Amino acid sequence: MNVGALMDNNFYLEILEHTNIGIFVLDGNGNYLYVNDHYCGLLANKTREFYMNSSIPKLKEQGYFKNGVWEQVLRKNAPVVALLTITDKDSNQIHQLFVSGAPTFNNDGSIKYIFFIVESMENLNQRVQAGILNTHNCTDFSLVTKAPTTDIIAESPMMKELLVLLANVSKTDASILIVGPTGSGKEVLAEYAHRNSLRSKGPFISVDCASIPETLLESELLGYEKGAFTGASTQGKMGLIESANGGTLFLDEINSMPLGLQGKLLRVLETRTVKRLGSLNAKPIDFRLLCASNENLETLARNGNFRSDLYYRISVVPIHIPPLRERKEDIVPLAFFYLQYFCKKYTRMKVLSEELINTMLSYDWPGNVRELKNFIERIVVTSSDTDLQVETIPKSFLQGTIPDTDLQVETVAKFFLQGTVGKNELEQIRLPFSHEDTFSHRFYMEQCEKQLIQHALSQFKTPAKVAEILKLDLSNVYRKMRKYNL
Ligand SMILES: Nc1ncnc2c1ncn2[C@@H]1O[C@H](COP(=O)(O)OP(=O)(O)OP(=O)(O)O)[C@@H](O)[C@H]1O
Repeated sequence: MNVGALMDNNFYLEILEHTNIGIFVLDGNGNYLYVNDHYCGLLANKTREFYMNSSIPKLKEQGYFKNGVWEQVLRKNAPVVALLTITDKDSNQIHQLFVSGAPTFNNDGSIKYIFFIVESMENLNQRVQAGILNTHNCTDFSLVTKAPTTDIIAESPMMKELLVLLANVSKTDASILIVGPTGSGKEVLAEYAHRNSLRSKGPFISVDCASIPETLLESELLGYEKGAFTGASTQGKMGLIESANGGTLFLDEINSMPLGLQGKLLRVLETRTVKRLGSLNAKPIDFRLLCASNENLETLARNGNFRSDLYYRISVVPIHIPPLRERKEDIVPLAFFYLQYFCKKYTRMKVLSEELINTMLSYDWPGNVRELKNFIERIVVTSSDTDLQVETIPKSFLQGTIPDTDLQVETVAKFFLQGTVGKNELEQIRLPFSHEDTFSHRFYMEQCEKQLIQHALSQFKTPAKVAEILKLDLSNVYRKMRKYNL
């Protein structure tokens, strides 16, 4: 190495400008003397001039942050490290930045310069994660260094293809039917279709047909005139279909819509008008319909549980989202995405160990992306370790790995549903009391309920039959299926 080159200022400048850590230098009064390129990119749309014409006191005055590191360095006359929360006034985004400031001194002991390095929490998390995986030669996970640019993670070829198809058909007004198991991202895709449509500036009205009691669904969708029925508001009410005028109406779990209401929906679609309950006037309405179902509507239609004319009307473009276990390439990117998301939300610093990643890859994820997201949130919140290893995570955190409790409650469920377990056997059940943090009366009862519904579903096949056998409302069965990722 040429020693002369090392002394050249351009050489140092080039290093400072090409590092992917924010660097800046202040004088003792908090005026900026230097900012590197990476630092300018930490907050949205900030140029070098923005900082060079400003100072820490000015930025504080403008409300960018309250307590900076600069004052602490002045006070202590020594290096300081802090995690700062900065509100970017212009983009309204909150950033968490690790800031280290170190002073240099004049001969008289006064501060000459303060040299800062700044790194965003996400960046730091990603670097540590990449480092850990690299140590274990996990070179496959190259995605760890890639910041997610959208809130839809789709790395598997299947999901990528699906997004391309959806983006194309979204530009038309064709009805799209999204079919996929619970928690696989049907609503996420519906929002994506709306964002990519010509109606993106209009409203996106999402209605979960399973969570609104059957008796209310009709008046919620169609709206009503004052005094239309006992208990109706005296003002009357605009229906959700009307609220979607100019935009998109997303009917989630349309499979749980009662047959009578299906007929009324078909009429709205065919006449492009909506008639509030108790009104004689049909109002013209202009909306695009997206529907989702976690059951095969064609089969339901064949068995007379769904109107086939409505099925053909709403499924001009059918989209099938595969379960997460059939698109394993999405598991790691989703896990990293949500790890960053929850680390930021809870101000934590966590990385996934290689072993935990392998466990996640071999797990079935019956609750799909929702289960994975909940799993990551739980481990971020509850684990005290930085490096998340399998053995530090309670077994119950991955659904399928609590054989003891599952076995016991499975026996109870079988007893009630099939009578295949003798009374003696039932009495001999040793309840799996445990001191684990996650174990409680509520946890155990939920496991029982889950097993009961799961067994009933495998025995009686349709949610409607399960509702009948267990004497529950159908919407309640759907709610529980969602809750337990069944
Ligand atoms: N590709 C994805 N990228 C990022 N997050 C996702 C993705 N798919 C799903 N999620 C997240 O998983 C959760 C469940 O997704 P969503 O509600 O869209 O599933 P769903 O199939 O509509 O579920 P349900 O059958 O219960 O209605 C949401 O929190 C969503 O943000």
